[in-house]
Amino acid sequence: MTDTTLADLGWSEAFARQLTAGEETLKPMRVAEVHRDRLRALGSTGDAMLIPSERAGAYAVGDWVLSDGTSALRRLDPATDLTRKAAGHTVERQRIAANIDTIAVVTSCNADFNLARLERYLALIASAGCLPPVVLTKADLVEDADDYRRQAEKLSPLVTALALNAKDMEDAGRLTAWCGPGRTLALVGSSGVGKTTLRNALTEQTAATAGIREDDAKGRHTTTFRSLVRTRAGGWLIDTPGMRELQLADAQDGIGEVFDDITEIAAQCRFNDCAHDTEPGCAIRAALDAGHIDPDRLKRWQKLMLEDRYNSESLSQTRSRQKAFGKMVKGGQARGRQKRNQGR
Ligand SMILES: Nc1nc2c(ncn2[C@@H]2O[C@H](COP(=O)(O)OP(=O)(O)OP(=O)(O)O)[C@@H](O)[C@H]2O)c(=O)[nH]1
Ligand SMILES: [Zn+2]
Repeated sequence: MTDTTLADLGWSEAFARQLTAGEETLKPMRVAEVHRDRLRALGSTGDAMLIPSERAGAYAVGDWVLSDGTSALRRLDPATDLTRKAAGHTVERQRIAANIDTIAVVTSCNADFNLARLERYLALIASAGCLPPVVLTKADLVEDADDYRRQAEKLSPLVTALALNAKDMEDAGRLTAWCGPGRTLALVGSSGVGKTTLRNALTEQTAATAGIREDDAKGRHTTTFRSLVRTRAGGWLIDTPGMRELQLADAQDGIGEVFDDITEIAAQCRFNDCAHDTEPGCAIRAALDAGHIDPDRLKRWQKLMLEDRYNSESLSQTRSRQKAFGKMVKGGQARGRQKRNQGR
């Protein structure tokens, strides 16, 4: 038994509204771990291992499901959804985590600080529908931490930036507003910037003791990680391995939000597909000449757009290739069936 209410777990009207007649008797539970054939889920009366009703890839840590105590009968639409382009030949986007309210980008005040990388994360977070604060760690190691903070806040009106020493519990506690009861926070950022240090400060479970080894179906050892962790503040921290390898794909909306000034100007170009190069009536070139756009920021925008287009296109190309392949395989199976039937 726990003293957790559904609201503490992050349940809200947006989920309650999805219930249809007859589903009121089912228990809403929040997915804490996704295994091949089981989901560990948290509810108001404790946690349970549930049998999924869809394939494992359909679920993400943070999802809400309706359960009869044994199975996850239905998965509810998430309020926010963090996905990435799947690796290898998989057609679909891979779900990383769901229903995160805030994804803090962690970067340090020294070597790791990079505006282009920050913008990339911001675009991705905005397109997932989450709040994107920036946490600047190692403020204790530099003299001008506030200068980094100002640079980060200048990137977008969406950004609140904090400079702090992650090793100082009280300082790290400044993140608690984002992970109090009912709130879910995630941390992204490069290796070594202080994510684990912050995780340990915000939760009672230290990452070192949280890792458990288990056998997967192939008998290979994989280290799984407790992915949905209760914070000291009474909320949740989502920390999945997938968060560490985020890529920018299909983040068009997010790029638009982070670079809204440039996107607005680009919308005034005479041609829809203006490359902002030598086209007549290019509003971007005009704004650049008039000094209304920072040329470095423009370059970063163009690079992100290119990268996003590349990622998104290759995704749709992969899709059509897979479709063609699927047809070929189906055709082959049908021909095989025909042959077998003929042989009977
Ligand atoms: N002085 C100082 N050291 C810090 C701060 N944040 C992290 N560190 C140190 O930086 C090192 C890396 O911190 P981690 O928390 O392991 O970084 P991480 O982001 O989790 O790195 P990965 O686990 O590789 O993703 C550790 O030695 C921390 O003690 C800070 O704000 N100030
Ligand atoms: Zn143009």
